[in-house]
Amino acid sequence: MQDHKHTDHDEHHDTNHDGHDHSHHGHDHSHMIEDFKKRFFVSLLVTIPILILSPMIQNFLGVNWRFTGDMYLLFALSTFIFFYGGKPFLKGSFDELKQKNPGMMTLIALAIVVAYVYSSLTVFGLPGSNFFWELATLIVIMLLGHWIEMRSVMGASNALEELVELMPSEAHRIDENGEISDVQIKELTEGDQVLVKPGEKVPVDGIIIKGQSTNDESMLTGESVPVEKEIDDEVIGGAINGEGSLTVSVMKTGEESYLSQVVTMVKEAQESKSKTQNLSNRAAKWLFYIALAAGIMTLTVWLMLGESFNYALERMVTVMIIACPHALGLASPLVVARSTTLAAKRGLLIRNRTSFEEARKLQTVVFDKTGTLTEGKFGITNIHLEEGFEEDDVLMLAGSLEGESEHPIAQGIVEDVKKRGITFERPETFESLTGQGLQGKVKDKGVKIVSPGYVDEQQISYNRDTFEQLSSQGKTVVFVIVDDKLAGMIALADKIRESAKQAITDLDNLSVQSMMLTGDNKKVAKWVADQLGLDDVFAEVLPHEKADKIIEIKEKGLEVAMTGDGVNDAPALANADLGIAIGAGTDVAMETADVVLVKNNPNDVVSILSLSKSTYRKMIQNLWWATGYNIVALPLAAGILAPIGIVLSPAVGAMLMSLSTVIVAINARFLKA
Ligand SMILES: Nc1ncnc2c1ncn2[C@@H]1O[C@H](COP(=O)(O)OP(=O)(O)OP(=O)(O)O)[C@@H](O)[C@H]1O
Ligand SMILES: [Cu+]
Repeated sequence: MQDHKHTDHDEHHDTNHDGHDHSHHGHDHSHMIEDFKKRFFVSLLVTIPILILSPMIQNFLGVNWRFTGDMYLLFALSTFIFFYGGKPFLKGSFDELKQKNPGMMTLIALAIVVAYVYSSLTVFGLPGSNFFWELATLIVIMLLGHWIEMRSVMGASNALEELVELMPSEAHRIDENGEISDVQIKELTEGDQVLVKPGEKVPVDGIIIKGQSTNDESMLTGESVPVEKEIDDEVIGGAINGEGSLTVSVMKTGEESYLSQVVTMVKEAQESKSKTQNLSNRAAKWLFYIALAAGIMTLTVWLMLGESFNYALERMVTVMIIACPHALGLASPLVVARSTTLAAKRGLLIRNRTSFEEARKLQTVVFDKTGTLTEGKFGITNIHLEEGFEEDDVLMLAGSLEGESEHPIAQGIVEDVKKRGITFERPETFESLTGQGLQGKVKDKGVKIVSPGYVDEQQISYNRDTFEQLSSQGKTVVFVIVDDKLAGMIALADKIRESAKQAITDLDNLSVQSMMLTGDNKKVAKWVADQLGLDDVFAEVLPHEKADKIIEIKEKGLEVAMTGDGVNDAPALANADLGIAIGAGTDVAMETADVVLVKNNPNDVVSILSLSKSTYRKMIQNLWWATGYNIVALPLAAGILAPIGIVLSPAVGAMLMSLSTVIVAINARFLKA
């Protein structure tokens, strides 16, 4: 576990600096921070004699402490600072150039190399005066800036580490003879039994086999109230156990555990670069060339205006330092890191950043009915039989056949028939009629359980009044056909999710339309739509037509999200601008979706929308902070206000650069869900 954590940390860190090529950040974060800190203090110490030795400073103080060979001592001390304090920047620039990707490190390196080489040459005979003291203060400030900046960056991005920290490392294993021993999580295997004491962190994903309690899963799913847990309920590793003691049978540990998968997903999402991010990366790259050009131009212009080479060079160095596209490179990655983790903690797993960021533009949200707007838990309410059929016989045949199906309707029928104490037969054959039902052979009888649509298609006659009456009450009706003769209809009721109503009201307030897409009958669909106040309904849609419907809506020029849970929703999820899978659904749905909702709560669609909006707002804000700073600071550094006496020294430039980065980091931290 410990090792695992360590690598997480590294990878995560690199991720945040994608495109920024902060090569000097490539190692362990806290180690780097320590390194900058040490280099800062040592350089600061060496800067003091440099200041004292500098003729310019002595001049300024009105003293004369010159002695023979003092310039050589100054040169020696400055050389030390240049190599020791400047090393992270020189090395960083070397890495950037090796990757043919010059950026901020190259700019800084260029600036200090120019300052150092020029000053050294003056010591050895070149006419002009050195500015070693400025080189030294520049390096000191730069080290300080990067040190502070790394700390704030870490603050903004370590939300993922917070998730990783939730991972438990030890468990109390109950051995076969009933003895309890404390073991590392990685020693556990599926089927092991562990004890979770009150107030402890649940160590693994598993099923409760003894005891009852409540679990606080808020850090994992965002569920704010503790969840009641009893025998046969599942627990999630990382949740906090309440007042009861639990015996849990281990299902998943390590990489396979829920928390581990969330962490992986968050990491992947943070790595997947969105358009906004690419934009700022490209801008940062351009800024390198702009800075270089501005630097050279500054030098030329001041020389042409008759200023000394000294003065002109100093201006050029300041320009290059200030133009360092530091803040710009961090502006959006920091927000991304923050929002992805924030989302994960509330049970919104973002798998595709680009779609997530585009979600702010959504105009329409399409919901699948069964399992999304409703709970997908059917119960039989009415059975209407045709002449000559016995209820128990029909239910036996229906239950036996449905035993082979995964459909929520099937599960409802099987469960209710079982409750009546009827025993099933294994069907001899079985075949599903996609989106219409299924057929097979049970006890030598040909049995079909099908939708009203199928019955109409086959022109089989049935009692329309009963059917209309049941379906207008929102009940889903299926028909049982035995040996090509209609045996009867079974009506099933599903519950509408309370949260669905809230979701649709909230979406309406945001001027987003809600629509429903279902394979179920039109009457049932209408009933559900009326209950929820939906804007539009598409019923009796066959699975392959679901995607077509989404495309149709898109063609009208609407930004559309699709929310669903089933295998048959997957193509629609893939085609929508934003595919949202409801967590308890199938793996296929989750894999095609852009966002997964862990809590099965349609209201989380609204959360996605608002988080997407606030994330985007933060990004734009940060980009403005970062570029705005450059727009103001560059001309200042070039010396545009020199005529009225305002000139920035390279060190002040370095301070401003760090300040803008710190602002951007702090701003990202203030992102709220
Ligand atoms: N296993 C099954 N048993 C009985 N009827 C079924 C079964 N599978 C499908 N059907 C019939 O086919 C219809 C369409 O099924 P489909 O799975 O496409 O959509 P759905 O689950 O009803 O709704 P939604 O699209 O909202 O999830 C059902 O309403 C039902 O009438
Ligand atoms: Cu920088």
